[in-house]
Amino acid sequence: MIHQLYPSVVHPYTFELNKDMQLAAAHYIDHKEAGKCRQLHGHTYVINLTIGGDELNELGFLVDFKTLKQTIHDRFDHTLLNEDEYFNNQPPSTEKMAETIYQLVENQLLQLKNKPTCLQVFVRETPTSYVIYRPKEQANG
Ligand SMILES: Nc1nc2c(c(=O)[nH]1)N=C([C@H](O)[C@H](O)COP(=O)(O)OP(=O)(O)OP(=O)(O)O)CN2
Ligand SMILES: [Zn+2]
Repeated sequence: MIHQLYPSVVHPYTFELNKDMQLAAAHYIDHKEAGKCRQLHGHTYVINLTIGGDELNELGFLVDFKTLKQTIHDRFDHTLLNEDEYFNNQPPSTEKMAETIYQLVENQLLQLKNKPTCLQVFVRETPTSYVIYRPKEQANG
């Protein structure tokens, strides 16, 4: 089980939800400067999503934990990341993985009436390497 503390996000929301998940995936970085990462290899990715919002839905959820897992885990677990359409034109680096996960989750959340939003995506690729993606604050109106 994952029981890790993650860097916290400062935000104005009443509710903050965190979802941990783990997935196994393979990738390679197709660039002459990528060294050993040019070779096909695999990782157990450890991912944490931080979601904020002020309104709950009729179930009392900000967003169903299961929906978040399905959106990310079902898409990438036991896959070759390079074959995913998101990585047709960009390398499946930890940074790009974190940004892609943000986009997938935020697109999902935009469909919800209670309007939660993704505040942070944490992606650990190896025991010694991780990336955090936080969206820039949107300018008001
Ligand atoms: N900024 C980034 N640097 C590297 C990435 C990346 O996604 N973003 N990826 C890799 C490789 O894919 C590799 O899987 C991970 O590299 P690294 O952390 O160096 O792996 P090690 O297990 O060898 O780390 P040690 O701390 O030296 O044991 C490379 N760089
Ligand atoms: Zn790698």
